[in-house]
Amino acid sequence: MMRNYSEFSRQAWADLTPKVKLAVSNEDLAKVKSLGDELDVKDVDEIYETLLTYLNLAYEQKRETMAKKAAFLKRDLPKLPYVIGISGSVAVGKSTTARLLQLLLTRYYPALKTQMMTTDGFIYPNAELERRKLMPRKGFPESYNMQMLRDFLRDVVSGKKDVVYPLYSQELSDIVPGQYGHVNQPDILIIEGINTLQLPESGQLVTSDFFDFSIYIDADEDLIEKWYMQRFKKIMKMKKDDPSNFYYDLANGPEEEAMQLAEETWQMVNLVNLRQYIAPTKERANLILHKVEGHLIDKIYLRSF
Ligand SMILES: Nc1ncnc2c1ncn2[C@@H]1O[C@H](COP(=O)(O)OP(=O)(O)O)[C@@H](O)[C@H]1O
Ligand SMILES: CC(C)(COP(=O)(O)O)[C@@H](O)C(=O)NCCC(=O)O
Repeated sequence: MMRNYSEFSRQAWADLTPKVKLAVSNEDLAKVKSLGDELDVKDVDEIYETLLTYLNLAYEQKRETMAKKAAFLKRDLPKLPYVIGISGSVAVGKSTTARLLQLLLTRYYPALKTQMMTTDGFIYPNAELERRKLMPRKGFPESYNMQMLRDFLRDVVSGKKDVVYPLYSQELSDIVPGQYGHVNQPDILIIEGINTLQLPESGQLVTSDFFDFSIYIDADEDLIEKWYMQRFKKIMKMKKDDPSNFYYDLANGPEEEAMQLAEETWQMVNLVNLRQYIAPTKERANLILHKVEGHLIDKIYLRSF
């Protein structure tokens, strides 16, 4: 298990690079925090500086290879994005990590355009999931329009301008009708989603075929369940006064009932999905960030070959 990865403690990882001071303050971090995050500048110093230095190395290597290929083919160097995929369970902290990485990359490389997105938007709308009887399997591979995701990624990595994608709202628990995100020739694109490292149905391209670098966020199941329940409660409280919201009825009924539904959803849907379809993709990632209590990253695994 994990023999092809080098394991680092937090300290050993931090010691790999001299500190360059990313000049990120707690106020900056406040901007990328979602509900209840406790991001700390210590994470920036101890985890992300080394990660950025390593990404820089990989990015430069890709640019160099592309320049050589373009010269060989006697073509201009195309402007293609460097794509970073982030995977892991529902509620493990993918979007928080993606937002922080985007902030840091923008700080570190102000001349580069860094965009961020999630694959949640490629899940079928609830009405379509109902029609296909897939509501209990929301988040499972068959609940995503994978063809649309692949077409989207093909357009993005071939350097097409203004590629649009659908948006999902966790608060609505559905696709947002008529709203789209735009990817417009970024230098770096961060894509987070539970399915980003998933294996293909026979012979088709997989999402990760389009990635230059991939990260899997890992933690014990019990902890992720706790984070899921906490997030559920927070969203519910936020939507207590919004009758049009998915969480409204739950928020205004008995709390035990709401938490029981959350617990059932975790046990029957998200945990099953994690075990069957997400965790098995862990060892396809270039880097694994392992988290413990309080979202603290205690171990880092870098694939060495
Ligand atoms: N570094 C962190 N520190 C504290 N809380 C975090 C951290 N990362 C994520 N969380 C919390 O854990 C929950 C899940 O995180 P989120 O980024 O929404 O996960 P995902 O995108 O994987 O579903 C959220 O409530 C979020 O506030
Ligand atoms: C769309 C999702 C699969 C994506 O999850 P995320 O990692 O963004 O939290 C998830 O939010 C979801 O809807 N899961 C289905 C069961 C539930 O409502 O938790």
